[in-house]
Amino acid sequence: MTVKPLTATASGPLTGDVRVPGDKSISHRALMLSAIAVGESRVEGLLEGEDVLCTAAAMRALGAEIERDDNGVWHIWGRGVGGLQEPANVLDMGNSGTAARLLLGLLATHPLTATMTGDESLRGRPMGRVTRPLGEMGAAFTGRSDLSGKGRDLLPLTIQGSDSPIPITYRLPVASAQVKSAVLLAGLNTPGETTVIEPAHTRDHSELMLRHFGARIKVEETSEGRATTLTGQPELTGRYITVPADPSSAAFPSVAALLSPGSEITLRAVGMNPHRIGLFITLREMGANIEFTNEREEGGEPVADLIVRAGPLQGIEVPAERAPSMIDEYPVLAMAAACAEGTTVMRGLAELRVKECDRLAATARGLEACGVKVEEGEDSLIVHGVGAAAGYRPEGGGTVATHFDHRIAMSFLVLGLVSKAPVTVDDATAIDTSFPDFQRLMTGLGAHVFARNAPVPSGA
Ligand SMILES: O=C(O)C1=C[C@@H](OP(=O)(O)O)[C@@H](O)[C@H](O)C1
Ligand SMILES: C=C(OP(=O)(O)O)C(=O)O
Repeated sequence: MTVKPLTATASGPLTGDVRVPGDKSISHRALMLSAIAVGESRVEGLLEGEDVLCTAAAMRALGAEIERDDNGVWHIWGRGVGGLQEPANVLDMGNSGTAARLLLGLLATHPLTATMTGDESLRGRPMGRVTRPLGEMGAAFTGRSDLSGKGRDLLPLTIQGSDSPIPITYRLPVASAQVKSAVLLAGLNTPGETTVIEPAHTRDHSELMLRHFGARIKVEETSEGRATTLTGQPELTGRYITVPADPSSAAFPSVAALLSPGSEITLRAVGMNPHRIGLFITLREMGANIEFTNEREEGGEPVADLIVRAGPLQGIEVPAERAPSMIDEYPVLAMAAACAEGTTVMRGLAELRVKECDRLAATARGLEACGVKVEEGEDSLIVHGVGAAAGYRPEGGGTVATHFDHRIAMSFLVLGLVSKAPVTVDDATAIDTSFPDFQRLMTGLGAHVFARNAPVPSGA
């Protein structure tokens, strides 16, 4: 396997007006729901990153017809609820936890057998969190056990979907939109009502899009948390979907601009779903100048144009209950915290340990390699910002291990843009899973991000 080291060095002010790629969560769901709707769906702004392309390939293997036209619009002809075909080969979900878990949900209530695998990172991620509730609905699973021999919930995993699915009421033991979505998607081909109760609110893209396709979804606040109930066996009809720009991708140029003196950038049509924007709220609490302008709705999701201007940040304590709304943004928040004045305390981060890599450990080790003082707890991270005394610029100079994790790679490249010495990430190939244009877009804004053996940009 070829690795691609990338280096970022101190840049001047970042300026420009750009649109980051489409939302990854919404893109997966758009393909999956279109594949079980009747008739044609059209999707504009789909993220063409590796994770989503894996979902497209899997839905094709399950019988949906999918084409991309020359204008970049995706056309999907679906098979109706319950109409997916048994795949002729193993489904490879690449690096994508969302693709794997949501698809297991869909397959759980189709009477077919399928085997799913993924890359080394995905093969290490827990699937028991979805196979348990899906098993209660009637599906059977045989997965690989971990080295301890406990559980059999790792990929590669074979699923035998149920031919007489049972509706359930499921209380989420972890705050996870993937688990919630897997159960709701399984509920689609199940007679009766399937309910998921979540103590903490997670992203609701599945619910919004299911409604958009014609499913009946009821949401109630109960003493146990938010209860979402889906009425099974609806007819879903092909729809038109516009995918907003991904707030999780917008996070990287935003933090880079905040930390690079003199910067002002505009990011267009960024998804503003309230369950996704915890990072922007937190950065504003740290003193960031981020304006939400031109707020509007596109394809059932709120969007806004963001104007981000550089300025010093102050360390804060981030409320633990905010974690679900910014779960993928802690690594890049930690980069902002490293430059801030004072200490930033982040708690409630246990889920970071089961992402593409152990993001809590990877962030802490990377910051240490760049001369930043951190304290890593079981589910917490405390970052001591270098602040005004160091000109808000950490030492840098480290080579950071990314463990094939796109968010770790992009976060440390952002840090390199504002550090005293360049920061290198050992392998940036994973960036293509969620933000294929990252290097080009950042360079266009004025950032110095380059392959290690390439000439250093002038002025770097
Ligand atoms: O539902 C989704 O699209 C996602 C949910 C989150 O995962 P969890 O459900 O595991 O928290 C998030 O980390 C992931 O990037 C995308
Ligand atoms: C955790 C992520 O994705 P997934 O779980 O889909 O692999 C992510 O994109 O940061």
